[in-house]
Amino acid sequence: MLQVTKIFRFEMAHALQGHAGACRHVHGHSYQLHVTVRQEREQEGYLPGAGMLIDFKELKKLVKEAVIRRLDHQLLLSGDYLAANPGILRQENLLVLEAEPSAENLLLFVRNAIREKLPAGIALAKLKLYETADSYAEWVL
Ligand SMILES: Nc1nc2c(c(=O)[nH]1)N=C([C@H](O)[C@H](O)COP(=O)(O)OP(=O)(O)OP(=O)(O)O)CN2
Ligand SMILES: [Zn+2]
Repeated sequence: MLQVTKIFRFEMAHALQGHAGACRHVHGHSYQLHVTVRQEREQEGYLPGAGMLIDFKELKKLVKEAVIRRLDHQLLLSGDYLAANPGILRQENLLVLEAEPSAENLLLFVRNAIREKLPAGIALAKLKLYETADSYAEWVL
């Protein structure tokens, strides 16, 4: 199956309520997100027109609007975290998630946000979210 991937970077802070270690405190990551899309239906011949599944530029615009602009330089926390630490509600760049903002849950947020925006005939195939250089979560169709 034909697939194309675009890589994005963004900076975000988070804290994991209930984590036994240091990750329960607010801290930041330089995230790297790999977005892979594929044809909804496999085709035998070459691609028509400019020969693109989706223009990398279009994929970039779509993901930037759906995800990167919403997360970059934000502080992402759960409702549970805020209930336990109400003082942080004054943060200007606060974004609230209905679950703990682990790499896994963040990836589910990203999956839903991108799916809503994909053009007809294109499906999300794979997402990889690096929290650090050697830790990543992956979602595969
Ligand atoms: N399954 C998950 N485990 C952890 C997550 C997560 O999102 N999913 N998140 C964290 C922390 O937020 C943070 O990312 C720390 O991750 P870690 O790989 O442990 O980071 P370090 O590079 O500091 O770890 P080393 O011990 O230096 O390898 C924790 N776990
Ligand atoms: Zn973290």
